[in-house]
Amino acid sequence: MSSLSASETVAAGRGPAASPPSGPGESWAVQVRDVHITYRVPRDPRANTLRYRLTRPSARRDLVREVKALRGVSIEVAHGSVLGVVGANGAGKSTLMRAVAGILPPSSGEIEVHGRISTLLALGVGFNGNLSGRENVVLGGLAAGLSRRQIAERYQQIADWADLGDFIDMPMKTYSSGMYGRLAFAVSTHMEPDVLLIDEALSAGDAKFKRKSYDKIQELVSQARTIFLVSHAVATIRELCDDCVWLHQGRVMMRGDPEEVTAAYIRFQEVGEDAVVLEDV
Ligand SMILES: Nc1ncnc2c1ncn2[C@@H]1O[C@H](COP(=O)(O)OP(=O)(O)OP(=O)(O)O)[C@@H](O)[C@H]1O
Repeated sequence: MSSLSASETVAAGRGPAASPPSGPGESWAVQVRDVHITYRVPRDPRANTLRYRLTRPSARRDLVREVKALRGVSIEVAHGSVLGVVGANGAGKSTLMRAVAGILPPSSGEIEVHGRISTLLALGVGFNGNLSGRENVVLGGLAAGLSRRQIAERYQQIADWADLGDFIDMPMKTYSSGMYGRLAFAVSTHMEPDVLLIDEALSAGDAKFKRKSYDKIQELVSQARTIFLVSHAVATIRELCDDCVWLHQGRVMMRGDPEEVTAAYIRFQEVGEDAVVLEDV
């Protein structure tokens, strides 16, 4: 879990920096403007070894290749909306979420977030497996910018919601992935975030937990919180979201009504991208 304080901007080449909300930007919870993110990865897995470098000095220039994960993504998200993010494996969904969370600075472009962010990007991110669930709740709260007193006030609610029984005092490395998910979801949703980022978290729990998660998200929606929800489960996107963006190879392919966007996305997957041009979908 990570947190940004009110109205922060993440821009190319630097970390989160304070920026006052001004002008039309104030009506948006999140503005992503022409964001590009490029990862640099070793071309050859052996390239990091000293032996490789000493024996192939001439190959140095080619040691890394670039992966363009986001290519000019622009998205404006209104306060209180629930934005579903869909796309095939490798489309750039998690990269976008990490960038909005302020964990990954864009290579170019700008992201503006108005409000406090809470993230549930991958199950257990930010948790220390050697510590108990109880201790991790405190850590998660501190990471989200709460005081110890605020955390103490919320602890019982979080523990009740996660419903882990005696496991709350066991080291988290003894948890099943569903138990991890329950606690991670409980912590991030009880931090009263203005903007909540959820990446596939709902898929880890059982049917009862999923229903509870839906209800919690609906509650946050009714409080006009803004939510980003990345999921491969189209039914989940249709049930929970009022807006949807489809990413494809790092670009926004379509944006709008969740029913229409997910229908086009499914059709695209079925037909295959060679047979479909952008205007058709
Ligand atoms: N840490 C990283 N280092 C290098 N390349 C990365 C890294 N993370 C992601 N990528 C690459 O960036 C592209 C986008 O990945 P990303 O994880 O954002 O996609 P995704 O839509 O979330 O995929 P999935 O549905 O499989 O989770 C992919 O080509 C992936 O291989």
